[in-house]
Formats: sequence, structure tokens, C-alpha cells
Amino acid sequence: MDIKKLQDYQKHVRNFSIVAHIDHGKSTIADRILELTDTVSERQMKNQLLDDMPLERQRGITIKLNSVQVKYHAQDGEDYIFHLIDTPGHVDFSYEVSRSLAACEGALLVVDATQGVQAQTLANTYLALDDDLEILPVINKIDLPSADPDMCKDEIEEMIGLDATDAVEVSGKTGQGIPELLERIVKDVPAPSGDLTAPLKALIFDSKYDDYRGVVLAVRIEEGIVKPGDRIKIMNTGKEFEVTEVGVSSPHPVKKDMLVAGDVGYLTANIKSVRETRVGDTITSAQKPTAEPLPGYRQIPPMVYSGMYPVDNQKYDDLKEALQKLQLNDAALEFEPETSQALGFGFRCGFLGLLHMDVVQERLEQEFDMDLIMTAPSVDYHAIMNDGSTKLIDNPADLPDAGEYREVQEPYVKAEIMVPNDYVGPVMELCQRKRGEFITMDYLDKYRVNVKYNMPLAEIIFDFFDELKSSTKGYASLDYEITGYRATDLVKIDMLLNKEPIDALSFIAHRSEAQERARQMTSMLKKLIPRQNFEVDIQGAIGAKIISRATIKPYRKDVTWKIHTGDPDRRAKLLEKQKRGKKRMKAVGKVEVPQDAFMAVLKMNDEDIKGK
Ligand SMILES: Nc1nc2c(ncn2[C@@H]2O[C@H](COP(=O)(O)OP(=O)(O)OP(=O)(O)O)[C@@H](O)[C@H]2O)c(=O)[nH]1
Repeated sequence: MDIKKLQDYQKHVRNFSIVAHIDHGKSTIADRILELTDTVSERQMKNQLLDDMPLERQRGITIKLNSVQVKYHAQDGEDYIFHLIDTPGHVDFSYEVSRSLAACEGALLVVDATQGVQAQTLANTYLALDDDLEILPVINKIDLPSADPDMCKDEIEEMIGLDATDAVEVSGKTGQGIPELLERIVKDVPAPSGDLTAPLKALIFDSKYDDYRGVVLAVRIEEGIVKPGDRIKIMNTGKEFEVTEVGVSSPHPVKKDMLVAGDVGYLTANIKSVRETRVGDTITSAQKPTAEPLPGYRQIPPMVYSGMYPVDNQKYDDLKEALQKLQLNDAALEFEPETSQALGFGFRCGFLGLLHMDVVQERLEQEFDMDLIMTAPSVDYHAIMNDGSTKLIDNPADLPDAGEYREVQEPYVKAEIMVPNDYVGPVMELCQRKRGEFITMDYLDKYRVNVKYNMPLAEIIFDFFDELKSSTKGYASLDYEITGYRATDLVKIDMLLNKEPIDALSFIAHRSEAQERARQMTSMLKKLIPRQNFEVDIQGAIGAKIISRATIKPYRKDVTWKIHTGDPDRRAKLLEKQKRGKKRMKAVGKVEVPQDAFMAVLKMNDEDIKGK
């Protein structure tokens, strides 16, 4: 092998991520880079090309990191290889960002010229700094009339402490400034420096399951070389495999003869079981292993938990397999079996936030064809029992009876909210209402402040962000981190249908709000549970004490009569409609309960319920 040639190749490699606050334009800039470097033809070009998951396209957001190899002919006459990794902006997916960064030497920090530095701009910059990356500030959307690049530069310098005098000004929309950006990447992002002759050392930074090829690993080669036929070892599990294919994404898979130190690409090795590898693991040579694995990733604990049950109980094993495959592509997803009296066998799943939960549910439905019932999300509580032991409660139904524990503790976060001065009042009012404790307020510049509060995670995770946006006309941005657990006065509220407590509907609330929340939940359930052919009593209770109630009247006989005796066409249609409706219903005892009802806890603040 011609090491000199490979060393020369390595000098021409640039690995970088694109990071930013949500919607500041990462995916659009990535599109322009792909276009300008002729990576995709005009015919293949579509907006946000790297957001290739159907769900990403439907929602217009990036959920998964995505890497692509781009060839760039620079002004110095040389050809360069860029490995570009587009990352999600939403706080729920910051785990994807930190994994992408570990595979790079540089990061483009994109800031929207009309919005300036926002909460996730800061959070993502800190992640990039943790990894010692070269950060290149990029000011985007300069085509907009309200763009203020100078204000952005000031903010980048003041709030982040990065020199922004030379920040590249671009428009992802018109392509203005993108040629300069490409030149700056060549000049400013350092080439990788891994030893080409050392034993193989590669980081698995992502993976996915492919029905034909088995597990496909996204890898960054740190040292050495890997090619088809090599025997490799996954250092953390000790498992060995033979490499069947290596290649790069461009953005479609392109086979290569080898991947060398500094490359970002993919690798397959007949890995069939999803248990054999984990994102963050190190791959080495089986014959000549490297001494130490790479540091890997810090596993971040889930923030919210929810029960996930197949509508059809027979599909339990299918759901398990689907979760295992999905976990391969979503390392932040956690799950373990649980049973519910109401719903049967299912899984307790842990997520990084509600958007993550939604995405997992939709991916299971779209990619794995599952029909699911999900129970209301809950944070992870600690019950300190009478004997001093701590019981972890990630399902409200598991909270023991009041006499059995000394106290219940809930997770608290430090929330940082960046907001224009004019909206400080509504933000503080909202935080107080959500049991927040004021910490400080710092002026960021003439126009904006950073407001800090200690708050219960349970208050922030549900509808806080929506309320924050509506009370600040969308101008506030939010970031938070868990700071610890605190004892608060919490109670479990059970919901009963025809006197039967339904475990999947229990929830935990602060005592001061328990009565109101039980009342809201009862009226929400009354709205969501359809009429049955018998009366349904809904009750909310704390222990044996009933604190709210409502009744759903049975439907009138003549309606059923119509369904059963109408003209055949109409009858068939009605039955079909009923069947479709039933898909997402679960018989709880005798009562048919729709999926929405299990999520009622999330909807309790809906306008139409308020004040009723
Ligand atoms: N006018 C204008 N609009 C832009 C520009 N760049 C991006 N946009 C728009 O801004 C919105 C967000 O752009 P995306 O590229 O999806 O942003 P993102 O940062 O990748 O978003 P997430 O991955 O979901 O965090 C889209 O509607 C884009 O069309 C720009 O330079 N000018």
C-alpha cells in the first residue's frame, strides 16, 4: 500500500458538522453545498435532501444526523473530500449532535441573521467546544430584509466568546456566500491526523438496520485502515466479524476499496443481531487490536417515560423486534417489558422529550407497520420508602399507597430562557405558574435577556414550550438541564371507569393542583371516550377518596338500529369506518377506550377545557 499517497489523501480530507438552533437553516445550507459541488444533479435535487426519512420530510425538521461525502475542487487547484454531517436542531435530539461532533474536526455554527444567537446555538457550541472542534461561525439568511449580520456578529462575540469578524455571511436560499464558505472550510477546518499505519481504531457514531445487509454501521476511522475481508472486533462486546463492504454516503451508498484514518463512511460485516453493537463502541482489528478503545459516548438518561402497547396483543413479539431494530438507529431510546392490567403486555419506553416520543411512535407505525396504544408520558419520580430505600417510579401506577413512603421526589431542571426585553413579564408569569423558582436575569445586550429558573421537569416537558412560544410571539428560546431531585408534595390520581381503576390512566400531580387536574382529566375523558351501549361512570380518586366524576350516557338504540339495518352500501361503509376507528381502541374491561384518552393528561390545558 502506498502510504505516501494515503497521507496526501488524508491532507485533503475535511470532516465537519453543521450545527445550529432549530430552523436556522442547516439543512438548506447542506443542500447548497451538495448542489455547488455537483454531488447531486439538478434533477435529483430536492429541498432538505439529507432529511431523507419520510417523517423528516413530513415535519420539515431534521431528526437524525446524516453524513455525506462531497468532492470539492478548490481555488488552490487541489481536490478535497468533505465529509459533512447535518444534525438536528431540536433539544430532544442533541444526543445526535454530540455523536456527529465526535466524528469531526470542525463545525459550521449557523446563526440566523434575523434571530441571532438562540438557546440551542449556545448549547450546540458548548458541545463542539467540548470536542475541541474548530468552530466556523456562519451567518445565514442574509437575503432577508430584516437580516442584521452585524448584530449577529456582536452576539457571537459577546455571548459565545468566538471571534466573529471573519464570520461567513451566506444565504442558504439564494446560494450567496456559499462559494466563500467552501473555501473557508478548506482553510479553517483542520485535516484529520490519525496514524494510517497503526492498528484499526474506528468509532461507531450511528447505525441502522437494513433488511438485506443486516446492521449498517456509520463509522469514523481514527487510525489505521479497514477493507472488505478484514476481521474486526467490537471492543466493547468482544464480538468478531468479517467486513463485507465499506463505502461512503454520497448521499447514496457508494462502495469503496477501503476506508482510511480520517474517513467517515459506512461498514457492513454480516452483523445480524441488534445486540452485538452499540453506538459509541470502538471497532478494531481482530488480529492486531489497538490498546485502548475510544472514549465513546456518555449515555444520557431519558427524560420522559411512556407505556407502549400493541393494539393487538398477539403483536407483542413484533413490537419487541421493532423496538430493538429502531434502537439501533436511535441510541437514546430505552425500553423494558411492562404489564398493565388495562392494556396487557407492552413496554415501558424512555425518551429524551415529547418530540422524541412522537417520533418513535410514528417511526414504529410508518417503518414497522405497528398499531400502538401509548400511555400518558411521565417523568421519573423517586419514592423514599419508610425503610429508607428509594423506589424509582417511571410509571405513575407504580407509586405505592400514601402510608408506605416518606416522601416523593421529582426531577428539577435549570431552565434558561432567552427572550426580548418586552416579553420578560409574560415569561416570568408563566414560570411562576409552572412552580418555577427565579434564579437570575442577565442582560445579553440592549434587546434581550436570559432568564433563569429552577423548575420541575414535569412542568417543562409537557406544554411549557408551546405556552412559552405563544406568550412571546415565538421570540423566546429555551434550554434546560437536569439539576437533581427534590421532595415536593405529590399525589397519585387514579382514574376509574365504572368503578374499576385503570392503571394506564393514573397520573401524578402536585397536591395543590390535584383537584383541578382530576376535574380536567375527567371532563377530557368524557369528551374522548365514545358512547357505549351502557352508561360509563368516570371518576378521579386520590386513594379511596373520589374527587371528580362524570357520566357518559349510553347511545340511543335507534343509532345501532340504523347501522344494522340501513341500506347495504351504507352499512358496509359504516362498518368499515367503525373498524378503522376501532384499530386504535382498546377494550378496558368492557369499555372501549381510544388512544387519545390515554394521552388526555397532555391535553388538559387545552383552551376548550379551561374554565369549564
Ligand atoms: N429566506 C431564507 N430562508 C432560509 C434560508 N435558509 C433556510 N431558510 C428557510 O428556513 C427554514 C428552516 O431551514 P432548514 O434548513 O430546514 O433549517 P434547519 O436548521 O435544518 O432545521 P432543523 O434541522 O429542523 O433544526 C426553511 O423554511 C428554509 O427554507 C435563507 O438563507 N434565506
